[in-house]
Amino acid sequence: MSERFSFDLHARDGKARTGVIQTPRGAVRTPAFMPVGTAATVKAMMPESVRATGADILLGNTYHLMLRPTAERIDRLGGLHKFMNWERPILTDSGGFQVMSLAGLRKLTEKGVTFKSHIDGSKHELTPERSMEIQRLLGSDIVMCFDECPALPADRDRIAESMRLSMRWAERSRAAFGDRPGHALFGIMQGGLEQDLREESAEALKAIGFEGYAVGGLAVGEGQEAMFDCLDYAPGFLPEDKPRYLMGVGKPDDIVGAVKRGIDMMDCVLPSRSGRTGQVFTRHGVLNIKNARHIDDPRPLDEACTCPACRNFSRAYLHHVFRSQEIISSMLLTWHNLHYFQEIMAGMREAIAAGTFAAWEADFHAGRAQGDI
Ligand SMILES: Cc1ccc(CCc2c3nc[nH]c3cc3c(=O)[nH]c(N)nc23)cc1
Repeated sequence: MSERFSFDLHARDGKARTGVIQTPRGAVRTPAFMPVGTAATVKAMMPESVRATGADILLGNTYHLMLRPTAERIDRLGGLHKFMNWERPILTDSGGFQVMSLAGLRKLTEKGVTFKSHIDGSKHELTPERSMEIQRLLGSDIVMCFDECPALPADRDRIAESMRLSMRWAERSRAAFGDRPGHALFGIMQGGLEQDLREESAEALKAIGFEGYAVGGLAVGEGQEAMFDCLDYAPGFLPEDKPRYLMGVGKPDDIVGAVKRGIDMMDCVLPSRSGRTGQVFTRHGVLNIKNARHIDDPRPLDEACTCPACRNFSRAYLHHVFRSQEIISSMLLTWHNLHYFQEIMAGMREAIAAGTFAAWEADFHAGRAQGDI
């Protein structure tokens, strides 16, 4: 364990990179996929199971935890790591994104956002300063700047105005974060799909200086083509020697395309949320276990998968427990999906280190082209 936060780049293959983020709570191998543990739990998973899938770090959420059970209560109980029994690194989002997508009656000013809780209607305020305080109380290892992510589609002026507000909030976040060795503050690039605004945002963040940089404002409905067009230039505006985190991405092919374009870290609710709806990701493509065609199928989800769902259960069984709404259905399908997402990350790390990323990517896409799996 290191006492400090650092990022070591081990190899590159084209724009793709592989390395390690060292933190006092453990190392994070990049490219990294970060499971989402919004309310202090990765739904349907024990923490040791999340680790068993290969995860080095998981995500917590300022918005949800400030409302319930509150950051002050988690702090009194020893912090989020102890509270949720996950002693490895935790990254927390700053809360602004969830306020705009979840909270009621929101008011946005230069100071921050006031809103009503979607849980009990109580009034709350989030500012850069309050977000930094909440993330400090939670004890997260990687703290995100308080930003505003504009809903798309939005006109250029709105995007520019929003980005510039987020840059002023990034300044205030940095000032409020203070000097916290071993902890990192990441800036969040905004600017929508406008190349010049993305560059302006990156320049503003670099002038402030952060331990890592996120590409925000994507995975908000723009579609994969527009996202990749933006990722063809946006990561390159960020420092080479610092981690680059693409927020909220994504499906397996989004993840591969993002790593190919220079992204080091990603998060998405997809593997866990879709597991609860019966959607299963495999190397041969996607299937939904609720489909009647699985009712008598003795095969595992994926013959080549080593997760507990694939080692010990048939599709017929998984179909049965999903249809019966048994709790084990969410457990097994979530575990499988997270395991598969981590397998993609491990494959890419290895391929980048070996200089064979292009071949790995071709094999990844070929395997998924099959029909009914
Ligand atoms: C627990 C948790 C859930 C979700 C997130 C990421 C949430 C998220 C986005 N998700 C999709 N697109 C996103 C864009 C942004 C963004 O621009 N800024 C911030 N702060 N978060 C984003 C972080 C933590």
